[in-house]
Amino acid sequence: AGFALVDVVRRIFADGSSGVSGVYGPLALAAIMTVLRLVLLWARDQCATWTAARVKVRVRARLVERVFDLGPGHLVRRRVGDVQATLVDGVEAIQAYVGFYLPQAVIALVVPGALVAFLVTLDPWVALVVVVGVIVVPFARQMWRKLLGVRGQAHWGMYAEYSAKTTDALQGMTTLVALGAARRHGEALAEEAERLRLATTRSLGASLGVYTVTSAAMGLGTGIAVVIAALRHATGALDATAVLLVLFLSAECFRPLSDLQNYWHEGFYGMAAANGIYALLEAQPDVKDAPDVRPRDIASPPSITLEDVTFSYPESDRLALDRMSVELAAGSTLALVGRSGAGKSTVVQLLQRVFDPKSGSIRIDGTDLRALPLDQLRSLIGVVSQDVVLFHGSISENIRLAKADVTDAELMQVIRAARLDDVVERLPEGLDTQVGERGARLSGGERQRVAIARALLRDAPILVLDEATSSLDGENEAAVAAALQELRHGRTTVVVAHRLSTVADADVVVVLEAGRIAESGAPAELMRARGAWRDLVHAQAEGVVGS
Ligand SMILES: Nc1ncnc2c1ncn2[C@@H]1O[C@H](COP(=O)(O)OP(=O)(O)OP(=O)(O)O)[C@@H](O)[C@H]1O
Repeated sequence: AGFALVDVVRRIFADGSSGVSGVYGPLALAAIMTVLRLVLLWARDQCATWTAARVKVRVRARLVERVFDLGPGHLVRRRVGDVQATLVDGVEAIQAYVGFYLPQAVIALVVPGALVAFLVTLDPWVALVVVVGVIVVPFARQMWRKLLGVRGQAHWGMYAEYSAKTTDALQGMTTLVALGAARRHGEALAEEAERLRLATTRSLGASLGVYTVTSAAMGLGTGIAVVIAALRHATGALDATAVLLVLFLSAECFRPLSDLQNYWHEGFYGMAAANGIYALLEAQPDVKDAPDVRPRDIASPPSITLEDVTFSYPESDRLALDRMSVELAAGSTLALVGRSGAGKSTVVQLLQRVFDPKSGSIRIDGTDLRALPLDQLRSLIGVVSQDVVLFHGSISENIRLAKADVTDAELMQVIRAARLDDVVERLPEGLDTQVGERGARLSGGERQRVAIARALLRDAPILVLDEATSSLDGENEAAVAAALQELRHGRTTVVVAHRLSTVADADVVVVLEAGRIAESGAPAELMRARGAWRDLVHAQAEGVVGS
């Protein structure tokens, strides 16, 4: 189009004798070329959007897979909201980078190169000026890069932090309101938002700075090239057509750089987010399958042995467990008791291999946990935890999570066994009743029975039970106790016990104190021994052990 337009202008000024009709041909060519250019631009954008969307899907899939590989142990150290920001917004932000910035960067390399090569044939001096301009622009940007990098990272960090705090606040809304801290927390969040705004402004300010410098370089480059071409025309070295070509082509040389500049801010935001994505992709899981691991035959129910298990949490030098040893016969129940922070949940986490012990070993039916594939280990253990996690959806969907392809008859059987049948009958839409976000429409006892139904469906030979600390009302308590009785039947059970009745039912009781076994044995023996267990019972409110 440029060449055709130059031809049009040249004919109008230089060749008045041929009249207006002479310009129709080149004018039509210019129009066709312009339309062609628009079509190509459209195709480029379509292609870029399509590619970026594919990249996003792939990156998200890999990230989600990675987060699941990293497991709950990783989320102990990283905030959930932060990971979520990377997964959702971080990946979104790379769209501009992959879809627009990268393709434009290629264009910005190729197009000026080709045009400069042509300009050299017209006039080397003009070409030289354009080359200098074309080099100065990315160079100036490079100089700014460090500052932009620092501010961009600060901005993204602030964004992830804000996202994490908002997720926290939304999940803990009930607690915040109950503590009367909602307003204070809201104000703190508003301050955080203000800090995010400042970081955004600073990051924008830096990119506007580079924008100004590079725009000036591009304007100056075109201007000087045209001035030189005009001077060369005056000395007769260039004809008028060549001067017009210089005007068009030097502007075209800078155009891809200017377009690149427009994508720079967004693309650069994507680059900052990409760092978070790489960090997540490169993070090492706390536990993983050994290379030669293969499924083993494990008796059902199996025995569980802890031998000299010592453990401290990542980034902590306190021992959460100190040389703990326990033998649990197949099908029996171990009750873990102790004050808050004694290490009860840690035992349960190690048994599920969220982390590996620092030393010592845990064996199931004589096989070290590390010698079992993680998938097999997870299929061996069913968990009923005190904070039951229900997902948005119906009761039936929430129970079916425990096992794919469940028949209705199977489902009804576990619902009855979990003493959920009367609850389901009372609900307006029965099994299809929506439980609300995190199961908000069910009572604590009902949620626990959903968890028991899941565990029954899962039918794992080992049961881990984290007993609720808060007491349920009489009816719920009786229903949950009956359902648990049913669930424990024929399984090896490890229970973090808070109730005297549970402890009395156990075969072995281990009293933990600061990660060490203070006392262990059958419940009756411990009652007679007048040791740590008796002290604990007396220290706590009636009927509740530990807290
Ligand atoms: N993620 C963690 N990072 C660092 N230290 C931790 C972590 N989780 C627990 N701890 C520490 O390990 C010790 C044992 O904690 P654990 O949760 O096993 O106690 P617990 O007996 O289950 O307590 P509770 O009855 O209150 O749940 C405590 O000192 C606790 O502060």
